[in-house]
Amino acid sequence: MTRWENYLASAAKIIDTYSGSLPLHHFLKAFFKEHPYMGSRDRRWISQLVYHYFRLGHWERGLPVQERLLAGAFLCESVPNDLLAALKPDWNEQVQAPLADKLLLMGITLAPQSIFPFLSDLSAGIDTNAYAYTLLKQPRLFIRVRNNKLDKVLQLLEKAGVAGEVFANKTTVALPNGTKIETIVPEKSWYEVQDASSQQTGTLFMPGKQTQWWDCCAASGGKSILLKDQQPDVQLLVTDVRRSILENLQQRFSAAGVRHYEARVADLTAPNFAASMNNRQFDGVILDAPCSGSGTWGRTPESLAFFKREEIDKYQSLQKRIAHNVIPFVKKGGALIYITCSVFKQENEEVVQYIEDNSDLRRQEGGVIAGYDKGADTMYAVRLS
Ligand SMILES: C[S@@+](CC[C@H](N)C(=O)[O-])C[C@H]1O[C@@H](n2cnc3c(N)ncnc32)[C@H](O)[C@@H]1O
Repeated sequence: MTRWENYLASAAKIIDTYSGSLPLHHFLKAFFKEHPYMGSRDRRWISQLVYHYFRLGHWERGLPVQERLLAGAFLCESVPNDLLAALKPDWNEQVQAPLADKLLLMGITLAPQSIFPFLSDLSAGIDTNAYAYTLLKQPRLFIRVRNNKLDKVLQLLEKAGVAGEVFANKTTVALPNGTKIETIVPEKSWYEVQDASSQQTGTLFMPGKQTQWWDCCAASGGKSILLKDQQPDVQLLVTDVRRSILENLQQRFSAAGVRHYEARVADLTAPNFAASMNNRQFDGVILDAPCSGSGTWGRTPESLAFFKREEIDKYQSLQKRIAHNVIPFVKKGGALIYITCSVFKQENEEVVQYIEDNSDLRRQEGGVIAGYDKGADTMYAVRLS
């Protein structure tokens, strides 16, 4: 077997044994640990083949695995490479061609619906074709530059030979995937790794000076750091149901130089939750809800392959329960920022409708943040007041 055939065989073995219960990158890590003779180049090729396989979504799932792996390598790559040169030289010559030409060469069709079968569930305003086809492409890496360090960060990137695209807001920088940003910019307080769409949710915060804010599903605190950067003197409560993620948050806040906040574990669906809040009232509540994560499936394409439609209903009922329990803590005249990284209307518009139907809060602005046109995630964020 040639090296390239070996790569295909290893990728096929991974796909046969992967059940979707672990994130793919964890599974790959464990697989390579069991196969220590594979070097870093082998690992990169095999991982890429597996990721591209999953990027094809639900298209022709019955094809022999190795055939589908090659189709992924052709349709998801845009630069000629040694694997295609060895195994499919005529495809390699056309790898830079537009998708339609590639499909013609392969003699196949690739309907958007065949990649992503849930197109009728998408939120209004998402371009279904553009969205489905961008799943074939790995999204870019984004940083949010902090503390006016754009010039310094750009100098370091230039020195490392990395071309970054600076967005008009002068804080969002897109980088090629795989950029070792933590090595290139060792000063952690100069930037946060944060997707461009996630950064954009911050335009809805508008925190006043010395106002009280609650990031109620804070995870490791991406939105909270964004909020504190806009208004360092907000009084901030962060909660999450997971203790371990709040420990990450504390480390991340400390590296980012974020101080003066209160952190605690809270299950927003627990019967005793409201009592534990002691009638507190907030000028702003960020509800970045647990969701399907479907807007980020470009980064985790394996999720698309294993997702079951019924899960949308489960997420919606959790989101409604959490929203219902959080609403009483928004001060009169205050704001609730409802955010998901989902593309499904059931998790987005329908939950906002539920909030409006069950409170005095009304949608002020926001909606879908389409990331697919700039190599970013797709999110949904609405400010209600
Ligand atoms: C989408 S993530 C939040 C991401 C975060 N805001 C950020 O920007 O990094 C949703 C979070 O909700 C938390 N969560 C899920 N169910 C919860 C519950 N019942 N009560 C509180 N938090 C919950 C999860 O642990 C998860 O960290």
